[in-house]
Amino acid sequence: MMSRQELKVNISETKRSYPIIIANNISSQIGSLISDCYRGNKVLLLSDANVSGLYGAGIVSSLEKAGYQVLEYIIPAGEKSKSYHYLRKGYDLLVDNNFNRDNLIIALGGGVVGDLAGFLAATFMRGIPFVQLPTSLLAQVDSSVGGKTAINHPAGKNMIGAFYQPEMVVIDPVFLKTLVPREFKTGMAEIIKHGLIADQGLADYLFERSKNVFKLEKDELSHIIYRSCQIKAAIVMEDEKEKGKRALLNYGHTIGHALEAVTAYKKYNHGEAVAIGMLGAVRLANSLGLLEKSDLQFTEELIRLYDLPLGHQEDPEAIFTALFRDKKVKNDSLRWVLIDRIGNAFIREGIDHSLIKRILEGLLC
Ligand SMILES: NC(=O)c1ccc[n+]([C@@H]2O[C@H](COP(=O)([O-])OP(=O)(O)OC[C@H]3O[C@@H](n4cnc5c(N)ncnc54)[C@H](O)[C@@H]3O)[C@@H](O)[C@H]2O)c1
Ligand SMILES: O=C(O)C(=O)C[C@@H](O)[C@H](O)[C@H](O)COP(=O)(O)O
Ligand SMILES: [Zn+2]
Repeated sequence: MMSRQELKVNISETKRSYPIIIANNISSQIGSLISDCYRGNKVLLLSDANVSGLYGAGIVSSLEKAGYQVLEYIIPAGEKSKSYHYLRKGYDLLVDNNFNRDNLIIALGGGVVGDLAGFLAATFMRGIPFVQLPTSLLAQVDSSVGGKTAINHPAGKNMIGAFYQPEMVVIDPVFLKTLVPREFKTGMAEIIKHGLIADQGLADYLFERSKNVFKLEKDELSHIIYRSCQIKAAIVMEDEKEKGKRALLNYGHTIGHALEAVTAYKKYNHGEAVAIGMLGAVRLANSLGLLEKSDLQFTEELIRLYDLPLGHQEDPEAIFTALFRDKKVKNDSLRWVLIDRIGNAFIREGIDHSLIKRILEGLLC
């Protein structure tokens, strides 16, 4: 990893901007870093049991050295914790400890912790500040940036949430050394998504360098984290609230979220479901005559190279029904994010339902 890199996310609607800081070992300075954006004395450190066991003490120590009083909120690891139950427990903790709008929440963890902490921050007293300190690859390249915060509903992913931007995103790639391979690969799915929708150069780079990426080579890791944050930040700056272009970041998520919901968030992790969804989307585009076979094959090979799943074992009818809970649905009509070449995405609606069902059946394996 090169020395410190920094990006700015400018949100024009609210005239706010926040930094994304990327550097090895930067998390050890979290206490002094947050003093740039936070004048209060108390911090709620929200984390999950795995991450807290590995990194909680170090982060608490950095915060305490900088003079902050730290209250820890540790949730069980896994998607099931992105729920009303753990949100409610968070509110109770904040109330019992007299937190108010002058206080700060820090999300130390993967996307589950970040989405839950962000929604807690967005809704407690109509909004208190929060900082993202992402520890999974997925969170470092996607979920910590852009301010989508949410909990799940049994019927659908992220059904209850808010757009609420953090004060700062602090990315320390050193955290990734302890990530298990399955969770590393899930993050790769969102990076692949960024290449497919916006940057052929990134997609080619991933194709050529998969071996180095898996070995956590510093240069490769640095490049794909920085480029992913840059691609995502640029889209969010244009369209914070998903009135248009931001929907492209949802590539692969129409089928992906449906798969997660029909399996009660237990079987596929988010990136795996998105990988299957991206396969469905390229096959759909190819069947509609919008995408060359060579680009379809390139995408399949890329997903295979990163050892992501190439199909599902669920009931296609159940997935089809769940598709209609997608947030992109308008007037009961599904809106698909498709690509017509590697690096260029667009929205298409009015696709024949029988073709969609055939695609879902074709993904059975
Ligand atoms: N808000 C957004 O824009 C956005 C974008 C993409 C995904 N998401 C959401 O993010 C969630 C998925 O995030 P995720 O893949 O990070 O899942 P996660 O938060 O469940 O983390 C995955 C696993 O890795 C562990 N972990 C995290 N960091 C670790 C580390 N450094 N070392 C060892 N273990 C570590 C966690 O404890 C967990 O078991 C989903 O709920 C998805 O919907 C949100
Ligand atoms: O930031 C976005 O916009 C995205 O769509 C990024 C996705 O990777 C992410 O999974 C997001 O949480 C999905 O949002 P949703 O609005 O479909 O729930
Ligand atoms: Zn996603």
